[in-house]
Amino acid sequence: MTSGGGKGEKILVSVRVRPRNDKEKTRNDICDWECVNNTTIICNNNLPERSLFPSTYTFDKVFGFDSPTKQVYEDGAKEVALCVLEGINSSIFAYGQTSSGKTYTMSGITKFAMNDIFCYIQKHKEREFTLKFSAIEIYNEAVRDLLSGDNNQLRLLDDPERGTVVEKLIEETLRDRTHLEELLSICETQRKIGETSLNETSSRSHQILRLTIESSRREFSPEGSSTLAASVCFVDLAGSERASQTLSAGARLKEGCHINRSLLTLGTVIRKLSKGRNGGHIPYRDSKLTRILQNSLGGNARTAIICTMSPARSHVEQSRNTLLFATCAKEVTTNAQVNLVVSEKALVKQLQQELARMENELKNIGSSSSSSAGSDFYLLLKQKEEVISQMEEQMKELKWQRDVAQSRVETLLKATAEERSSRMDEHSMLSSVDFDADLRRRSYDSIDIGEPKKMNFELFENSEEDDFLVEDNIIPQFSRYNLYNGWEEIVQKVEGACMESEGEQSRVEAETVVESHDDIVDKKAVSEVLSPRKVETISSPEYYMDTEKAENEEVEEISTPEEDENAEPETYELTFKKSDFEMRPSVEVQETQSVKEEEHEKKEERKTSSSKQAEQHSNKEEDSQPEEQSEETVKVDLIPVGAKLNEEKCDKKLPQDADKDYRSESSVTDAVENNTTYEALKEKVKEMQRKIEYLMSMHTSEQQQQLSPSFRRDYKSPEFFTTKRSRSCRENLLCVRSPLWFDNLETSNNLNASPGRHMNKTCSISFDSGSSMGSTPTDAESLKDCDPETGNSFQEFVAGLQEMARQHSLDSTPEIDYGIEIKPESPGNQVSDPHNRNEETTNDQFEREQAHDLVENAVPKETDSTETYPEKTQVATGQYSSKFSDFERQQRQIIELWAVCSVPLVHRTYFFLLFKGYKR
Ligand SMILES: Nc1ncnc2c1ncn2[C@@H]1O[C@H](COP(=O)(O)OP(=O)(O)OP(=O)(O)O)[C@@H](O)[C@H]1O
Repeated sequence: MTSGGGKGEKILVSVRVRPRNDKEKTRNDICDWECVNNTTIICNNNLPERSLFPSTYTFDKVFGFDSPTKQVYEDGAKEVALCVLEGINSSIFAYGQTSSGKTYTMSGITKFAMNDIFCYIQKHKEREFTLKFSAIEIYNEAVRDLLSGDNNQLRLLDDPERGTVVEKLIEETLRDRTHLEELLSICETQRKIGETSLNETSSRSHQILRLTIESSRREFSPEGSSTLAASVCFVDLAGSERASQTLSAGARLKEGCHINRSLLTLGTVIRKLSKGRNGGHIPYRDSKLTRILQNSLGGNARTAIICTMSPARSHVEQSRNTLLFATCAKEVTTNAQVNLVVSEKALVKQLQQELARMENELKNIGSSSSSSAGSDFYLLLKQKEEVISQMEEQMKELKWQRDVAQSRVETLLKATAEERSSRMDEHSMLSSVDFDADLRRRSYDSIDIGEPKKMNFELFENSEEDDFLVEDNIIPQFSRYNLYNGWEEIVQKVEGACMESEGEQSRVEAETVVESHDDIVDKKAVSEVLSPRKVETISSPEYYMDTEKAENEEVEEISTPEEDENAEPETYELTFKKSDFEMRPSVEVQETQSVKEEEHEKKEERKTSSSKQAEQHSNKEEDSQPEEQSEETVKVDLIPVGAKLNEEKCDKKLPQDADKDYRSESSVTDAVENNTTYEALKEKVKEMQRKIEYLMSMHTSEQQQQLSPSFRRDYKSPEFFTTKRSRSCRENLLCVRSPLWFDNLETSNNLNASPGRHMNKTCSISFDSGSSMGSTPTDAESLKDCDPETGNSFQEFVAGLQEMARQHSLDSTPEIDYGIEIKPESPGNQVSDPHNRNEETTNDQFEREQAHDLVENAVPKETDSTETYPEKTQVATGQYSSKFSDFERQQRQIIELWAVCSVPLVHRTYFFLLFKGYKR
């Protein structure tokens, strides 16, 4: 086998010109050839017949007459010959005519090569060399083994790897140099034996000495042991002279033909090989010589041709032909390769190693590809699993949120239902709700109170409460012209069912509340808070201005002065304070559980029902005295929660009110005598007073911060009607009242001296009656003195309120604060004679009479009041076109506020009692 890529290499062609032998010298055969240098040889024959031939020849090496064989070997054969040691086939040819010195040169080169090879082997002990020598002779196209010692012709065999081989050729393994010399000697002898018989001086056969060298490393090499196997052939060709020149015939001719055949074929092959691919078919098989030397001629071998020639002119033609052959030969390119012979054991090892390497590569490829693909798949799977996990978490979260939301919705629905149910119960117990509904449905279509109010009531009309109340057979529907009677009818109906179980229980609760209050309230603090100094500061105009500025101008009035000018004559301005609706200073505030509040409110409702029943009796008397109802306009806000009304105060009433107070007192007294429920009402009033006292103390600090400016502002805001309607009005009545009440107490001392003070005060009249009665209760202790149980009778309390209202009306105060501010801006408060009223009075007449009373009491009596209050002059001189009295309007508006603020039943009842009481 060959390894390594060999490149094309020209046949090394050398020319050796032997010296003239003795014979040639004897014949004086002129030497025409001259070796001008070691590569060029020229012919000095100037004969005209030689003129067509070139005279100068250049070859790889040109050896002259005196060139020793050693030099010829060294320069023209050694390199090629020693290639065999490297595993490259090589061939050394000697070509020339007979007696030109071929054998002489070739025998010398072979010896030198063999010598060098042996020297090399000796130098390279690490390698093991195997030298096999064989020698054949080709005579007349017959191959003969020179080492066999016989004349048997050998056949040529075609081997796929080795090419043409000589069958049964003896390859003698050289033991040493001597052995080689013996063999060479044998070969020479055998060749001479044959040639002697033919030509003593000339060889007629081709001799091929083959030395095959196999070399391998002696030590183990991981690369694997390899054997270099190459052959070096030393070919001594027969003389190339032409047969004609031999002058032979018969057997000689035949010999010559066979010699020439091999030589002619060799020439043809060389010529063709010199032409390269253009040379066409190479006729190796045309002669045994060319078949045996096929690899050496243009194949896997390095070749060196040494052309020998005689310098004698007599051989000039033969010398020229030799040079022509040499010229062609130097054009032939061979492709020599290293012949690596691998032993079976080494080959097995090498194959095993190669197999293992390839298996590893396959495993690596598979593992790498599978690992990369597997890793990608694993990562993708992991990512998807993470996404799925996240989605599952999100689903859980969403489900949880959904459940929570559903739970909240259910809770809200349940709470709403409970609240609605409680309200329904409350409204069913309190006919004032229906009163409101009736008022909204029938009264407001004729009363222009501004857009916000309309919207508010539209909302009420669509509420389910109204539907429920309408369907409730217990609650009768009232006429807007006789609200009083409707109220009292309800009281009568409800009171019958609730009156019996209400009395003692409510009384006990009230006492409990008072006791608790005594333990908690810091009386000193309450007294300090309620001092006149602080009240004056708070209620001053500067305070209102500052506060309103600080509140970012959130004030929205229901009816502005400009609007009032174009509004209906009976338009009133209602002013509330937001904080009053936000607070709920009742006893029930301490009870955190809504259930307790509901129970308490229900109790109060039952109480109210009983109160209504009691009022129904008194109302009958009021109907007989309608002229006093006009003064209820002032009474609205004068609910004397905690007010101290005693006989001493009553004695200090103004003279013009004395008569009315007396009549009222007597009327109440008659009611007590004629109706057993009057005592129950008294108890309720007492209970309310106690509660109010307690709440006043509890919420003193808050009251300081929540005074009438914000109250007025918030209530004037349209949004308030839609957002704050559910708040209890108790806080309006209780928490606000206290400080302003003391403020009024303070201002009441100068009531008559400063008639125009209300221009600068918005909360002026509510409890003026307290001061007008002579006493100025400025602390909680004084409030306790107002207990009708210990000091004043209820008749006296009501009489005090009447006196307060009377005083207020005389003072012509245009504003009523404490939750309701009434400005009788109607220009036509024309009055009718109040003394013409009686029980058979029609509604219109009743209203006119009420209006008359109101105007009569409201219009200042003093002559300079017109200048002070120009709007009141307008009231006194204007046209009173409305068929409703101011009192009823005020009453309606208060009732409106009940609905808007969800005023508890107890306070509504309280208002109602005050209306009635004032009438009395
Ligand atoms: N270069 C040389 N120097 C001295 N003598 C030489 C040289 N060449 C050849 N001879 C002599 O020439 C004679 C013939 O030489 P040689 O036998 O080698 O010729 P040849 O070409 O081999 O002929 P053949 O073809 O018939 O065998 C020999 O006696 C040899 O000694």
